[in-house]
Amino acid sequence: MQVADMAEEDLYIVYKGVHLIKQTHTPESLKYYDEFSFRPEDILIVTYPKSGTVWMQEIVPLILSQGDPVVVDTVPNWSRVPWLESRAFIHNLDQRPSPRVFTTHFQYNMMSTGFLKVKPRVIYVMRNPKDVFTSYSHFSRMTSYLVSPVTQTEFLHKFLDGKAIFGSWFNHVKGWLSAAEQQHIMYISYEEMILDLEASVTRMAQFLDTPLDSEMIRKITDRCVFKNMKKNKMSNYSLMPSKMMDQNGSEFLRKGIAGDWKNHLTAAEAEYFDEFYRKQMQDVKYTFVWD
Ligand SMILES: Nc1ncnc2c1ncn2[C@@H]1O[C@H](COP(=O)(O)OS(=O)(=O)O)[C@@H](OP(=O)(O)O)[C@H]1O
Repeated sequence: MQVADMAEEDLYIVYKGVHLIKQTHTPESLKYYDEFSFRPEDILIVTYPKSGTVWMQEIVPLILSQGDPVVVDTVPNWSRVPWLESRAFIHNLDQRPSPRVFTTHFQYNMMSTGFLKVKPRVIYVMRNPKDVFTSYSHFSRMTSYLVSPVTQTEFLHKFLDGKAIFGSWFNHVKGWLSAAEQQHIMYISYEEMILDLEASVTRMAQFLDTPLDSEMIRKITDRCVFKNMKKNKMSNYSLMPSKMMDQNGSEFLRKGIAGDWKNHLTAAEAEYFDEFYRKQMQDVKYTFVWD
């Protein structure tokens, strides 16, 4: 059977109410995450998919290494900053020195009791959901482990209704925003990073208690701008077998801009999206850059 023909139930499982990829979120992986021993010095990058995860997997290690590029030039992003929910047990994480850096796409209400108790540092990255949707649509078509959208409208409903993998963008963002009081979280958006990457790196370095001089900040920023980062084979997924991720039609580091939804959604779809967004987010006090 061709992957394109595979049904959702062949590719996805439902875990704590959200769809996850069957191939990578095995029962063993999920148990490992649930029982994972966090350290207070750990750093967790949390994102809804397509919100800037890979970008952060480049920036945070460079901050911690004070701009030394060896780690980002030699270690693929998925092992440099592993996803805790996705076969992380292969990386011997308990052998890593602190501060360890991990990634997760999990919603706040999916986090383990160990996480809630230890309170490691979290950088939560948000992105305009219309751009998330746009990036996600392209990504779903290039990967063999995601259900390819049949039509854009069908995928739009799936996305808004929380049926895409990792669930509802709205629940994700609202859940993590609600954790501000209980956890040690820095909030940042993809759009802020696009607007002023140098200021964003500076803010992250301060949050991570890693003082960097302006020359180091400039060096890190320069490495992490889209056109430069795109060339790093340890970060652009060119090492991933093409039968899993086919980058011929659309690359993983695709456009790297804010507002590409304008080229993707029809006026009617954008209007429907905005109305849905208004209803879902009406009680949220946070000021988003895209608003
Ligand atoms: N350096 C840099 N600058 C600007 N934009 C960047 C950068 N690195 C990654 N990206 C863009 O982030 C989008 C991918 O998001 P994620 O890394 O979260 O994807 S994933 O969830 O890990 O699959 C995807 O967005 P789109 O281009 O809109 O598809 C990437 O291009």
